[in-house]
Amino acid sequence: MSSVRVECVVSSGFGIGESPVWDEKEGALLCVDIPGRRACRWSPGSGQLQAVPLDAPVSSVALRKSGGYVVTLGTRFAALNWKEQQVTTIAHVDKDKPNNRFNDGKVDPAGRYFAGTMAEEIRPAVLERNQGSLYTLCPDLSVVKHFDRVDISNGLDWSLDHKTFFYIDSLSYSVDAFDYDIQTGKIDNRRSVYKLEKEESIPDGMCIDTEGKLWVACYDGGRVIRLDPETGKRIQTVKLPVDKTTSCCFGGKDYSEMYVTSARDGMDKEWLSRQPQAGGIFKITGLGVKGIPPYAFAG
Ligand SMILES: O=C(O)[C@H](O)[C@@H](O)[C@H](O)[C@H](O)CO
Ligand SMILES: [Zn+2]
Repeated sequence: MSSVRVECVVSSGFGIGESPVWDEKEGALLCVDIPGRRACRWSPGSGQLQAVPLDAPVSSVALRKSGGYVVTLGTRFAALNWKEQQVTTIAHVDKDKPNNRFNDGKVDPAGRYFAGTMAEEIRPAVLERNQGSLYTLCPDLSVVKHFDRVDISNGLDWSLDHKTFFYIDSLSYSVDAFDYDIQTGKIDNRRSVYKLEKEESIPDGMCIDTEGKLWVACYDGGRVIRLDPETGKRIQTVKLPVDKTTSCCFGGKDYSEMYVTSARDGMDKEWLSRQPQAGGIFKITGLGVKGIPPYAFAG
Protein backbone atom coordinates (compact mmCIF):
# COMPACT_ATOMS: atom_id res chain seq x y z
CA MET A 1 0.00 0.00 0.00
CA SER A 2 1.17 3.53 -0.77
CA SER A 3 2.05 5.86 2.08
CA VAL A 4 -0.88 7.95 3.18
CA ARG A 5 -0.16 11.55 4.20
CA VAL A 6 -2.53 13.93 5.98
CA GLU A 7 -1.87 17.66 5.87
CA CYS A 8 -3.85 20.64 7.19
CA VAL A 9 -4.13 23.06 4.25
CA VAL A 10 -6.58 25.64 5.64
CA SER A 11 -6.57 26.36 9.34
CA SER A 12 -8.99 29.23 9.44
CA GLY A 13 -11.59 27.97 11.90
CA PHE A 14 -14.72 26.76 10.17
CA GLY A 15 -17.58 26.51 12.68
CA ILE A 16 -18.87 23.58 10.64
CA GLY A 17 -16.95 23.09 7.40
CA GLU A 18 -18.98 21.06 4.91
CA SER A 19 -19.68 20.19 1.30
CA PRO A 20 -16.18 20.11 -0.22
CA VAL A 21 -16.44 20.14 -4.03
CA TRP A 22 -13.57 20.33 -6.50
CA ASP A 23 -14.05 23.08 -9.09
CA GLU A 24 -11.82 21.94 -11.91
CA LYS A 25 -12.31 25.09 -14.02
CA GLU A 26 -11.04 27.26 -11.16
CA GLY A 27 -8.55 24.69 -9.89
CA ALA A 28 -10.03 25.36 -6.48
CA LEU A 29 -11.90 23.69 -3.64
CA LEU A 30 -15.39 24.92 -2.85
CA CYS A 31 -16.89 24.41 0.58
CA VAL A 32 -19.17 26.09 3.11
CA ASP A 33 -19.09 27.16 6.73
CA ILE A 34 -22.65 26.43 7.87
CA PRO A 35 -22.96 28.58 11.02
CA GLY A 36 -20.40 31.03 9.63
CA ARG A 37 -22.85 31.66 6.76
CA ARG A 38 -20.19 31.78 4.10
CA ALA A 39 -19.47 29.94 0.90
CA CYS A 40 -15.74 29.52 0.43
CA ARG A 41 -13.28 28.86 -2.37
CA TRP A 42 -9.73 27.84 -1.64
CA SER A 43 -7.03 27.91 -4.32
CA PRO A 44 -4.14 25.55 -3.60
CA GLY A 45 -1.90 27.45 -5.99
CA SER A 46 -2.11 30.82 -4.25
CA GLY A 47 -3.23 29.48 -0.89
CA GLN A 48 -5.94 32.11 -1.02
CA LEU A 49 -9.28 31.51 0.72
CA GLN A 50 -12.11 33.58 -0.74
CA ALA A 51 -15.47 33.79 1.01
CA VAL A 52 -18.90 35.09 0.07
CA PRO A 53 -20.96 36.09 3.11
CA LEU A 54 -24.58 34.89 2.98
CA ASP A 55 -27.71 35.80 4.92
CA ALA A 56 -28.50 32.32 6.31
CA PRO A 57 -26.72 29.06 7.21
CA VAL A 58 -25.34 27.69 3.93
CA SER A 59 -25.05 23.90 4.03
CA SER A 60 -23.96 22.79 0.57
CA VAL A 61 -22.60 24.17 -2.68
CA ALA A 62 -22.56 22.66 -6.17
CA LEU A 63 -21.37 23.54 -9.65
CA ARG A 64 -23.89 24.86 -12.16
CA LYS A 65 -23.67 24.10 -15.88
CA SER A 66 -24.87 27.53 -16.93
CA GLY A 67 -22.18 29.16 -14.78
CA GLY A 68 -21.77 30.09 -11.14
CA TYR A 69 -22.91 27.80 -8.36
CA VAL A 70 -26.03 26.61 -6.59
CA VAL A 71 -26.33 26.43 -2.82
CA THR A 72 -28.69 25.29 -0.11
CA LEU A 73 -29.28 28.28 2.12
CA GLY A 74 -31.54 28.07 5.16
CA THR A 75 -34.50 26.21 3.64
CA ARG A 76 -33.90 27.54 0.14
CA PHE A 77 -32.29 26.29 -3.01
CA ALA A 78 -30.50 29.31 -4.49
CA ALA A 79 -28.19 30.37 -7.30
CA LEU A 80 -24.90 31.98 -6.33
CA ASN A 81 -23.17 34.38 -8.67
CA TRP A 82 -19.66 34.33 -7.22
CA LYS A 83 -18.28 37.39 -8.98
CA GLU A 84 -21.21 39.62 -8.11
CA GLN A 85 -21.62 37.95 -4.70
CA GLN A 86 -25.30 37.73 -5.53
CA VAL A 87 -27.86 35.14 -4.44
CA THR A 88 -31.16 34.40 -6.18
CA THR A 89 -33.71 32.12 -4.56
CA ILE A 90 -34.83 29.24 -6.76
CA ALA A 91 -37.18 27.31 -4.46
CA HIS A 92 -38.27 27.17 -0.85
CA VAL A 93 -38.94 23.97 1.16
CA ASP A 94 -40.19 23.10 4.67
CA LYS A 95 -42.15 26.36 4.85
CA ASP A 96 -44.15 24.93 7.74
CA LYS A 97 -40.98 24.24 9.74
CA PRO A 98 -39.33 27.54 10.74
CA ASN A 99 -36.71 25.74 12.85
CA ASN A 100 -35.44 23.68 9.90
CA ARG A 101 -32.51 24.21 7.60
CA PHE A 102 -30.99 22.34 4.72
CA ASN A 103 -27.94 20.18 5.41
CA ASP A 104 -25.75 18.25 2.94
CA GLY A 105 -26.47 18.26 -0.82
CA LYS A 106 -24.97 16.96 -4.06
CA VAL A 107 -25.78 16.83 -7.77
CA ASP A 108 -26.66 13.48 -9.38
CA PRO A 109 -25.15 12.23 -12.68
CA ALA A 110 -28.13 13.69 -14.61
CA GLY A 111 -27.72 17.17 -13.14
CA ARG A 112 -30.39 17.05 -10.39
CA TYR A 113 -29.52 18.69 -7.06
CA PHE A 114 -30.33 16.43 -4.09
CA ALA A 115 -30.36 17.89 -0.57
CA GLY A 116 -32.01 17.12 2.73
CA THR A 117 -33.14 19.11 5.72
CA MET A 118 -32.95 18.82 9.50
CA ALA A 119 -34.09 20.72 12.58
CA GLU A 120 -31.54 23.27 13.81
CA GLU A 121 -29.30 21.63 16.43
CA ILE A 122 -29.35 22.62 20.10
CA ARG A 123 -25.83 21.25 20.19
CA PRO A 124 -24.08 18.79 17.87
CA ALA A 125 -26.34 15.83 17.15
CA VAL A 126 -28.98 17.06 19.64
CA LEU A 127 -32.13 18.28 17.92
CA GLU A 128 -35.83 17.67 17.51
CA ARG A 129 -35.96 14.32 15.72
CA ASN A 130 -37.73 13.34 12.50
CA GLN A 131 -38.14 16.91 11.22
CA GLY A 132 -36.10 16.58 8.02
CA SER A 133 -36.90 15.49 4.47
CA LEU A 134 -34.94 14.63 1.36
CA TYR A 135 -35.55 16.78 -1.73
CA THR A 136 -34.45 17.10 -5.33
CA LEU A 137 -34.21 20.34 -7.26
CA CYS A 138 -34.81 19.24 -10.86
CA PRO A 139 -33.27 20.97 -13.89
CA ASP A 140 -36.71 22.49 -14.67
CA LEU A 141 -36.49 24.08 -11.17
CA SER A 142 -39.37 22.01 -9.78
CA VAL A 143 -38.83 20.35 -6.38
CA VAL A 144 -39.53 16.71 -5.56
CA LYS A 145 -39.83 15.42 -1.99
CA HIS A 146 -38.65 11.82 -1.61
CA PHE A 147 -39.45 11.12 2.05
CA ASP A 148 -39.71 12.79 5.44
CA ARG A 149 -38.97 11.76 9.06
CA VAL A 150 -35.24 12.35 8.62
CA ASP A 151 -33.12 13.27 11.67
CA ILE A 152 -29.93 14.71 10.14
CA SER A 153 -29.90 14.46 6.35
CA ASN A 154 -26.28 14.04 5.40
CA GLY A 155 -23.84 12.36 2.96
CA LEU A 156 -24.99 11.28 -0.47
CA ASP A 157 -23.56 9.92 -3.70
CA TRP A 158 -24.35 7.61 -6.61
CA SER A 159 -22.78 4.34 -7.76
CA LEU A 160 -20.59 4.43 -10.86
CA ASP A 161 -23.29 2.67 -12.92
CA HIS A 162 -25.88 5.20 -11.61
CA LYS A 163 -28.13 2.35 -10.46
CA THR A 164 -27.69 2.95 -6.72
CA PHE A 165 -28.11 6.02 -4.54
CA PHE A 166 -26.18 6.05 -1.25
CA TYR A 167 -27.50 8.12 1.64
CA ILE A 168 -26.77 8.85 5.28
CA ASP A 169 -29.25 9.95 7.94
CA SER A 170 -26.60 10.54 10.63
CA LEU A 171 -28.55 9.47 13.68
CA SER A 172 -29.31 6.08 12.14
CA TYR A 173 -25.55 5.37 12.33
CA SER A 174 -25.96 3.65 8.99
CA VAL A 175 -24.92 4.11 5.39
CA ASP A 176 -27.96 3.22 3.28
CA ALA A 177 -28.50 2.33 -0.36
CA PHE A 178 -31.53 2.76 -2.63
CA ASP A 179 -32.17 1.52 -6.15
CA TYR A 180 -31.76 4.55 -8.39
CA ASP A 181 -33.54 5.32 -11.64
CA ILE A 182 -31.34 7.80 -13.46
CA GLN A 183 -34.09 8.46 -16.05
CA THR A 184 -36.64 9.65 -13.50
CA GLY A 185 -34.51 10.48 -10.44
CA LYS A 186 -36.69 8.19 -8.30
CA ILE A 187 -35.32 6.17 -5.38
CA ASP A 188 -36.68 2.89 -4.04
CA ASN A 189 -35.88 -0.18 -1.92
CA ARG A 190 -33.94 1.31 1.00
CA ARG A 191 -31.49 -0.94 2.84
CA SER A 192 -28.43 -0.54 5.05
CA VAL A 193 -25.01 -1.33 3.58
CA TYR A 194 -22.90 -0.48 6.63
CA LYS A 195 -23.53 0.17 10.32
CA LEU A 196 -20.92 2.29 12.02
CA GLU A 197 -18.88 0.85 14.87
CA LYS A 198 -18.90 2.63 18.20
CA GLU A 199 -15.52 4.35 17.83
CA GLU A 200 -16.44 5.52 14.32
CA SER A 201 -19.21 7.54 15.94
CA ILE A 202 -21.54 9.50 13.60
CA PRO A 203 -21.56 9.12 9.79
CA ASP A 204 -21.53 12.52 8.06
CA GLY A 205 -20.45 13.44 4.50
CA MET A 206 -19.56 10.86 1.87
CA CYS A 207 -18.08 10.41 -1.61
CA ILE A 208 -17.38 7.57 -4.04
CA ASP A 209 -14.05 6.61 -5.67
CA THR A 210 -13.27 5.22 -9.13
CA GLU A 211 -13.43 1.67 -7.73
CA GLY A 212 -16.99 2.22 -6.55
CA LYS A 213 -16.01 2.23 -2.88
CA LEU A 214 -17.50 4.77 -0.47
CA TRP A 215 -15.56 7.17 1.72
CA VAL A 216 -17.41 8.36 4.80
CA ALA A 217 -16.30 11.14 7.14
CA CYS A 218 -16.97 10.19 10.75
CA TYR A 219 -18.13 13.10 12.90
CA ASP A 220 -16.57 12.76 16.38
CA GLY A 221 -14.69 9.78 14.96
CA GLY A 222 -11.70 11.75 13.66
CA ARG A 223 -11.38 9.67 10.53
CA VAL A 224 -12.57 8.82 7.07
CA ILE A 225 -13.43 5.20 6.37
CA ARG A 226 -13.55 3.38 3.05
CA LEU A 227 -16.43 0.96 2.61
CA ASP A 228 -17.23 -1.71 0.07
CA PRO A 229 -20.98 -1.32 -0.50
CA GLU A 230 -21.12 -4.77 -2.13
CA THR A 231 -19.79 -6.71 0.86
CA GLY A 232 -20.76 -4.23 3.59
CA LYS A 233 -17.19 -4.33 4.90
CA ARG A 234 -14.88 -1.50 5.92
CA ILE A 235 -11.65 -1.79 3.95
CA GLN A 236 -9.61 1.18 5.14
CA THR A 237 -9.43 3.77 7.91
CA VAL A 238 -7.52 7.06 7.67
CA LYS A 239 -7.26 8.97 10.94
CA LEU A 240 -7.11 12.76 11.11
CA PRO A 241 -5.77 15.01 13.88
CA VAL A 242 -9.27 16.40 14.63
CA ASP A 243 -12.33 14.59 15.96
CA LYS A 244 -15.04 16.45 14.08
CA THR A 245 -14.38 15.35 10.51
CA THR A 246 -17.48 16.30 8.55
CA SER A 247 -17.14 15.51 4.85
CA CYS A 248 -14.79 14.49 2.06
CA CYS A 249 -14.31 14.77 -1.70
CA PHE A 250 -11.63 14.01 -4.24
CA GLY A 251 -9.89 16.81 -6.08
CA GLY A 252 -6.60 18.15 -7.32
CA LYS A 253 -4.71 16.69 -10.24
CA ASP A 254 -6.75 13.82 -11.75
CA TYR A 255 -8.84 13.76 -8.58
CA SER A 256 -6.03 11.90 -6.83
CA GLU A 257 -6.13 13.92 -3.60
CA MET A 258 -8.83 13.78 -0.95
CA TYR A 259 -10.04 16.91 0.83
CA VAL A 260 -11.66 16.61 4.24
CA THR A 261 -13.58 19.36 6.04
CA SER A 262 -14.02 19.58 9.80
CA ALA A 263 -15.87 21.48 12.51
CA ARG A 264 -14.96 23.25 15.73
CA ASP A 265 -18.47 24.06 16.97
CA GLY A 266 -19.36 22.02 20.04
CA MET A 267 -15.77 21.80 21.32
CA ASP A 268 -14.78 23.39 24.62
CA LYS A 269 -11.52 25.26 25.31
CA GLU A 270 -9.66 22.22 26.55
CA TRP A 271 -10.71 20.11 23.56
CA LEU A 272 -9.74 22.93 21.16
CA SER A 273 -6.35 23.33 22.80
CA ARG A 274 -5.68 19.64 22.17
CA GLN A 275 -6.90 19.95 18.56
CA PRO A 276 -5.93 23.42 17.36
CA GLN A 277 -6.59 22.43 13.74
CA ALA A 278 -10.28 21.76 14.43
CA GLY A 279 -12.39 23.52 11.82
CA GLY A 280 -9.59 23.27 9.27
CA ILE A 281 -9.47 21.64 5.84
CA PHE A 282 -7.19 18.66 5.31
CA LYS A 283 -5.61 17.14 2.25
CA ILE A 284 -4.92 13.40 2.10
CA THR A 285 -2.44 12.14 -0.47
CA GLY A 286 -1.03 8.71 -1.24
CA LEU A 287 -4.38 6.91 -1.06
CA GLY A 288 -3.61 5.13 -4.33
CA VAL A 289 -7.16 5.65 -5.54
CA LYS A 290 -8.89 8.50 -7.35
CA GLY A 291 -12.27 10.16 -7.32
CA ILE A 292 -14.63 11.23 -10.08
CA PRO A 293 -15.41 14.82 -11.12
CA PRO A 294 -18.47 16.34 -9.43
CA TYR A 295 -21.61 16.72 -11.53
CA ALA A 296 -23.00 20.17 -12.26
CA PHE A 297 -26.60 21.24 -11.72
CA ALA A 298 -28.29 21.26 -15.13
CA GLY A 299 -30.93 23.91 -14.39
O1 LIG B 1 -22.18 18.82 9.33
C1 LIG B 1 -23.35 18.40 9.30
O2 LIG B 1 -23.75 17.62 8.49
C2 LIG B 1 -24.28 18.92 10.33
O3 LIG B 1 -24.69 20.19 9.95
C3 LIG B 1 -23.57 18.92 11.65
O4 LIG B 1 -24.30 19.57 12.56
C4 LIG B 1 -23.08 17.53 12.06
O5 LIG B 1 -23.01 16.66 11.01
C5 LIG B 1 -23.87 16.83 13.13
O6 LIG B 1 -23.83 17.52 14.30
C6 LIG B 1 -23.36 15.45 13.39
O7 LIG B 1 -24.35 14.58 13.25
ZN1 LIG C 1 -22.70 16.79 6.99
